Amino acid sequence: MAKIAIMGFGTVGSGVLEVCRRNAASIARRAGEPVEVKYILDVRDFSDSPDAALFTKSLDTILADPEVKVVVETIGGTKFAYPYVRQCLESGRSVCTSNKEMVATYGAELLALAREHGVAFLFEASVGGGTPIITPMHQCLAANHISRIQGIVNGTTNFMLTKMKRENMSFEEALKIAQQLGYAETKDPGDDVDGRDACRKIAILASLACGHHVYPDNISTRGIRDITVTDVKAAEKLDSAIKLIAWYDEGTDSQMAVGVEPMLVPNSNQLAGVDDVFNAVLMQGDMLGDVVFYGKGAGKLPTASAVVADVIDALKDGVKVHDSLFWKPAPKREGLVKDPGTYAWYIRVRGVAAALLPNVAGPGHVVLEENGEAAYRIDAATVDQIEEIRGKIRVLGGEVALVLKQLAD
Ligand SMILES: NC(=O)C1=CN([C@@H]2O[C@H](COP(=O)(O)OP(=O)(O)OC[C@H]3O[C@@H](n4cnc5c(N)ncnc54)[C@H](OP(=O)(O)O)[C@@H]3O)[C@@H](O)[C@H]2O)C=CC1
Ligand SMILES: N[C@@H](CC=O)C(=O)O
Repeated sequence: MAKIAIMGFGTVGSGVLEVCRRNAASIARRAGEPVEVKYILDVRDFSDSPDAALFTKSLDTILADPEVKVVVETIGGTKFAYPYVRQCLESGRSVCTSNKEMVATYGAELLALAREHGVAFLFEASVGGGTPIITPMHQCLAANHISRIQGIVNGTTNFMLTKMKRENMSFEEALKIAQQLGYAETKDPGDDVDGRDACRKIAILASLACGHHVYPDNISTRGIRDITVTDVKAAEKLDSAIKLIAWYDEGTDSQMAVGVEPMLVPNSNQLAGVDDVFNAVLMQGDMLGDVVFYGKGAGKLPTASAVVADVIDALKDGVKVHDSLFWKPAPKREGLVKDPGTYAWYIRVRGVAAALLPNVAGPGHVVLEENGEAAYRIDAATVDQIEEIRGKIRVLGGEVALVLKQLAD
């Protein structure tokens, strides 16, 4: 019988207990032995719970018990989770976590610490929730060089954009439902809507792709707050959808580019059809070509299923898993990584007549004009040229309210 502990009994942690119990037989078959949750660490009071006997308020209880071989971390954030996880790894326990903030910030260090202590540090649920992405990436795609990643990696914002499009729902109402469904970050849903959660996830995937730590602080990140129903309507007129896209491009001469931003995604691109809480990540391998991972990106049981799969791997393979799941520490760069690409763009402008836009913004066409605003699609421009256009519109007394790159087909 393998004994495990859960730290943090919220949405995901409680899901881990439920998955372990509901699928006990198949988990035992795959792990090679039954898996039992022996302790649950949480700051909240669970004295009325039928599982009250499992709860502890002290990490020392877990660390003092030699029977506990694997610890699940589902507290979130870094303040407590990071020192707790370090202590668990240092004590010779494997750790399985859904905490992308911790992995994106301290991943290289914790991977090295796990190796040093001969244990596993696994984080499948940290990207894509229940959708398998990290394990296939480092195992099934191990023979590929991954040069490009594009994905929808935040379930909350994708759910919100879907509600805004299909039901004309307001931003606030859509966010409230995402919170009720357990999709949004509990500490700060701003992490979802302002793109920080997606930024952490692409930092993890980029680190795994390039083999050294990529820091969230160096990734240009923009969320969905500025998207209005006008933009959603304009996107439809352009046979496109607006999606929050996290992307990585290895570039040439080590000039890696990486970012998180809402983009105009043509309906011909498979990411345009990814709706609700679903995530999809497209990767380009040099041998395989394109591959897409698709599934539920958030929620109690989908996310817990990925954590429990890691528990099984930790019990079966231990530190051996880090032969392929690893990246090196790297110094933090100064400033944001630049995007040198040329794209088609969508801009929404206030206070300047649509008729003036071809002269100011270059070749393209007006998508719509209403309520003192004009939406315009620019055929081709770089990030620097967009900044010049922004300046010209300001000189005319107007303002660029939104810019979106168009994702290629
Ligand atoms: N929800 C989801 O769909 C997904 C979440 N994740 C990630 O999983 C992690 C957990 O998320 P989620 O379950 O939603 O979060 P919750 O807030 O629902 O759960 C966290 C639990 O940990 C408790 N806690 C806080 N501090 C401590 C502490 N010092 N010691 C012990 N327990 C503590 C919290 O109590 P209190 O409420 O009092 O603070 C709460 O019960 C996060 O990193 C999140 O980003 C990843 C994928 C999907
Ligand atoms: N808040 C996150 C939860 C999963 O990582 C999301 O919405 O994707």
